[in-house]
Amino acid sequence: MKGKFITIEGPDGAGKTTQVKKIYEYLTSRGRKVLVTREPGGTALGEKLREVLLSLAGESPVPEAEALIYAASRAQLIKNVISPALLRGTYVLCDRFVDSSLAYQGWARGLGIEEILGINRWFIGELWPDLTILLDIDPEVSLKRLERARDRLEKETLEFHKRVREGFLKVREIFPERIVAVDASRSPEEVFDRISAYIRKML
Ligand SMILES: Nc1ncnc2c1ncn2[C@@H]1O[C@H](COP(=O)(O)OP(=O)(O)OP(=O)(O)O)[C@@H](O)[C@H]1O
Ligand SMILES: Cc1cn([C@H]2C[C@H](O)[C@@H](COP(=O)(O)O)O2)c(=O)[nH]c1=O
Repeated sequence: MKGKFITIEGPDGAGKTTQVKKIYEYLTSRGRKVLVTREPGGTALGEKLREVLLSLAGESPVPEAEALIYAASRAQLIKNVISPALLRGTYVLCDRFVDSSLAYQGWARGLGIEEILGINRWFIGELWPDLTILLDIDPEVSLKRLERARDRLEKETLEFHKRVREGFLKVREIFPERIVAVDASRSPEEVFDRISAYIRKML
């Protein structure tokens, strides 16, 4: 049996990592084998690219280079981790995927959603998520949740983060069959209640 591919998306601090843990527990308690991974990262090369992308030190990539580095990390993750796991029948739970590139680089950076889709379609092929959970929240609220030092993207202006949210909502309109939005301003338990309803439908 082929596994299912679930991605979780949203602005910085929306609560993705918190919900990934809850989804993992939910799926494993129902007998599914689950692999949790993240973007950028999830492979040795991807984790090095993550450092390059999020570091505040040194030269920042120009938007086009930024889009391509995220794409490179994703291509490596798909070929070496996600695709083999799905073929083994494992469920894959990924903290961010292509929709982050569409919202951050395509919309917020202004490179164009269609342009970023074009680059990513080249190597994603048929491997689109079965379900994408978009944690929708005002970045003014979500950024306040981050207590640790902010990385390069998190240090962008509030205007940028507002465009990111707007970008995610536009991407949801493009892919209504796989993306569901959940109000992430509620408590972690309430957010998970909504998410689990969508996951139950998919199982
Ligand atoms: N629903 C929630 N309400 C209030 N606080 C929350 C909620 N969910 C998570 N948090 C808290 O907000 C902070 C960020 O949560 P988390 O790391 O899960 O978000 P994230 O979306 O993965 O962040 P990032 O984009 O930085 O990876 C943590 O301190 C976490 O405990
Ligand atoms: C996959 C992806 C991510 N980003 C941004 C979004 C975040 O600011 C960081 C990742 O950090 P997190 O703590 O894991 O959320 O990178 C992006 O701009 N484009 C992408 O494709």
